[in-house]
Amino acid sequence: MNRIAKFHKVSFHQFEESWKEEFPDTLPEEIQEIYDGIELPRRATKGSAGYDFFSPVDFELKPGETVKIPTGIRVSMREDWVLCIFPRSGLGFKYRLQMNNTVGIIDSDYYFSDNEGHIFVKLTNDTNEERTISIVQGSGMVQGIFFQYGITEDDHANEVRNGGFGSTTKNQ
Ligand SMILES: O=c1ccn([C@H]2C[C@H](O)[C@@H](COP(=O)(O)OP(=O)(O)OP(=O)(O)O)O2)c(=O)[nH]1
Repeated sequence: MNRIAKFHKVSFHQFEESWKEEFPDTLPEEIQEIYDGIELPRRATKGSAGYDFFSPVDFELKPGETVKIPTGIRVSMREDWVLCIFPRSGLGFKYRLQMNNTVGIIDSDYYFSDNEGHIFVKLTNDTNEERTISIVQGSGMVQGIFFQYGITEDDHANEVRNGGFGSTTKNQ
């Protein structure tokens, strides 16, 4: 098995800043409590490919609702690997819980961004049965799988990433 990565928590400062941006009404002591309760992603069994990312809080999504969650997690990994974040099958099968970007691509150089490589997940309840989804704190909401990737023979990319979501496409 290739051991090529390590999960870490982002600093409390980074978590607090991101959390306040998404949920401005959260009290400072609550943010500390949420941060302290965050666990690193884990595989459920020896043969599981996916590292479950656990929800930092209880939350509910009514039909059509969307939430962007700062996970409190960053990942260091070898340069030729990528972490892909996918929905969990159970939540997809039962509720049509979707990731807004369908798959989250976490690049190895994201770790070195000013935001510490803080991983976010954006989820939408896309139910067609009018079901509300309840996720409890500490339960798996999405799963991440590491893949090794190749590059083309004539690839000379040398830009340096800082941030995510369009950070490398400012001039396009
Ligand atoms: O669900 C996601 C997807 C991405 N990211 C972070 C990690 C990734 O390395 C960075 C950039 O993502 P991506 O390369 O998919 O975004 P982009 O829109 O192509 O932007 P960029 O120009 O920054 O590559 O954002 C997340 O935290 N969650």
